[in-house]
Amino acid sequence: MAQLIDGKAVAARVRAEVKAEVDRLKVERGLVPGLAVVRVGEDPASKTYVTGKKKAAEEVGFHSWEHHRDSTVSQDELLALVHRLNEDPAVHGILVQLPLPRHIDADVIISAVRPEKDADGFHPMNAGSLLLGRAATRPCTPLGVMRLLEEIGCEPSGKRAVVVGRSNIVGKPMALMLLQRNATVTVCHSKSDLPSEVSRADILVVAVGVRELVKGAWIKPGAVVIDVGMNRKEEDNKLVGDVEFAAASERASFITPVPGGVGPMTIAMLIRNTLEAAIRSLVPSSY
Ligand SMILES: NC(=O)C1=CN([C@@H]2O[C@H](COP(=O)(O)OP(=O)(O)OC[C@H]3O[C@@H](n4cnc5c(N)ncnc54)[C@H](OP(=O)(O)O)[C@@H]3O)[C@@H](O)[C@H]2O)C=CC1
Ligand SMILES: Nc1nc(=O)c2c([nH]1)NC[C@@H]1CN(c3ccc(C(=O)N[C@@H](CCC(=O)O)C(=O)O)cc3)C=[N+]21
Repeated sequence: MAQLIDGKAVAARVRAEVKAEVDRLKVERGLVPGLAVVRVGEDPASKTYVTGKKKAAEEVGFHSWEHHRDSTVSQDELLALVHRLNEDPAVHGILVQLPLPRHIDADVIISAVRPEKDADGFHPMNAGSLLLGRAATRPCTPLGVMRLLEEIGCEPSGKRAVVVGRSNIVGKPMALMLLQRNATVTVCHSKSDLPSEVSRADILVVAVGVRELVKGAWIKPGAVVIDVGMNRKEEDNKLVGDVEFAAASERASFITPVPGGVGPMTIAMLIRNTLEAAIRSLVPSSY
């Protein structure tokens, strides 16, 4: 029977570490980190996530602002908002909640955020730095997964890691971070032979968005299973992951639950990325 990885508890610890740093920065440097979140439209999931991010920011002592715009906002209006936040010295981290309405080019908006303030690590410059193995802001979800692996004493070096999903925000950066830690990495997508690839994974990270896509029977005995998926069941409105949890738990050594696994880590890492951006702002052109 697999051991549960308590992402909620680890995330609380990460936030406590950040809070201690924030208290120190306030006393020693008079600096309060600031996070600005931009939300467009009325997607209920986005609203919940943004509320969670704002609450976490306030709990660790950050200033936080939510800029909500109607779904009819123009791309130029949104760009103007991002530019204003770029120039605001009280704002150290900027996050534009995705997805954006279809008439807005998310790539244009993401690229407009100053890389130093890109709390998500989605800007092409930060993505490129990750590819090249240089220090930069890294995407929160894969960063949170790496921290969970560390917490359970899972050393990626020499292991076979399989990442299912190749999005720019989760799958691709996840694969790069595992590669950087010397795992042998396979990236799967909609054209992959999933059962055979998954069955070879010592470390399995699934980020697809299809409820219980990965069957328990595919899991290699003793594997570490990280389920990034967040799917809301229509029947009872409960969250389920991309992995068949009960059956996978029979074979895995460690497994993350949904909810209470990767989700809270994403928020904790966003908070940490913002703290780091605030610290960097004390040293001009340190980025
Ligand atoms: N817990 C958290 O903090 C977060 C959770 N999420 C959740 O993670 C999931 C993935 O999100 P995201 O990365 O943005 O998703 P995307 O929709 O951007 O990407 C999904 C990926 O899954 C692949 N895929 C789709 N269907 C299959 C299939 N049948 N077999 C194999 N691969 C498949 C796609 O392949 P192809 O490229 O070939 O189309 C694509 O690469 C979602 O449930 C999302 O809600 C996301 C961000 C944070
Ligand atoms: N610019 C941007 N940055 C993001 O980081 C980003 C985004 N856009 N768009 C959407 C995805 C999704 N995401 C989650 C964050 C927290 C939980 C989370 O806290 N989940 C809780 C459950 C929450 C609930 O009950 O609804 C858990 O898994 O325990 C989940 C998902 C961030 N994303």
